[in-house]
Amino acid sequence: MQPIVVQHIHKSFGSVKALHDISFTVEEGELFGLIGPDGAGKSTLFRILATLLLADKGNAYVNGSDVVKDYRSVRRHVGYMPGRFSLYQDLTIAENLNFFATIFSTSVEENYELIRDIYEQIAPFKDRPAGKLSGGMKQKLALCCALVHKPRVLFLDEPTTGVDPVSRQEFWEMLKRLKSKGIPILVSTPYMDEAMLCDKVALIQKGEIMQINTPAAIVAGFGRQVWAVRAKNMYHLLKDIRAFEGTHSCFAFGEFLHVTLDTDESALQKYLRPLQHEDLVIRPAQPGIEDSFMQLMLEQNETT
Ligand SMILES: Nc1ncnc2c1ncn2[C@@H]1O[C@H](COP(=O)(O)OP(=O)(O)OP(=O)(O)O)[C@@H](O)[C@H]1O
Repeated sequence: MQPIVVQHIHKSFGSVKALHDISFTVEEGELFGLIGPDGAGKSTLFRILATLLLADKGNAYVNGSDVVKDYRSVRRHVGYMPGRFSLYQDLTIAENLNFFATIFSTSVEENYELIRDIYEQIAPFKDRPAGKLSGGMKQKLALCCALVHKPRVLFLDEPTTGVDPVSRQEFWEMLKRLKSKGIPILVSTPYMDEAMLCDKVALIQKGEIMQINTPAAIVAGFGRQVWAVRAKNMYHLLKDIRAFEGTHSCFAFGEFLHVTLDTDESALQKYLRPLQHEDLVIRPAQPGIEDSFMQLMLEQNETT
């Protein structure tokens, strides 16, 4: 049985099409990423899968149960960490955890094995109110709360947004360990580097899936040469390159611009020369998943 099956889901809020014809499946033990910027529709999809919102059209099954007809069964078997942490700020770590265990008619002791690795990191602060924890600790507590009833499927909506880089890295290590215990995980993130840590990803933008594949296959399918370009005044460089008629795409990527061309690189050199950019560097770069995302976005914008 495929633990998550999504078939042709549509959802609008008034004139806003939050989700348009979304379909994908998550396999047993898979870490599946929904990758997209703010407003792409990720949280709306989680709410539908977690039975908190009805789709306008389409079907979804979690652990074999229909999210509408069998919503009680779905709720029992899903661990859901919503975008904004759903912790009770005035309750301590221990009280939050006990509360979530109790509403699922279980106890922390009964399922301690599953959360032990994560809980031990926050246990020294167990009497501290959740509202007084750092972002990274809140995130660990929220994950423990989502796991405390031993769910069969885990939904994590932007679990690392607003969390420091070290905690982000630790969090993905924890996800890898949970995955190795056989729990399928659907996780969303706006961070492209995190996409590379998933088994499979759906790139989502404006409520539509632009591509689904393994991160490696998405990168390998990027069919253009990427040029990394830098100069002293990056703002003017960006403007100039975007104004060049041979430019296919140009966006900021760390301390460089990533540029793809409809012409060869020497034409870009020739165009830039009279513009006298100081410290100009143009060199070939390996495409990454961010390049694929930008490319797909460009194509989507051209067709809408
Ligand atoms: N209850 C609602 N009423 C009206 N519009 C909504 C509602 N919920 C979501 N939307 C709109 O639907 C679109 C998708 O929102 P959604 O929250 O699912 O995106 P997201 O990818 O999770 O991004 P974010 O991280 O910003 O929440 C957005 O345009 C949003 O404004």
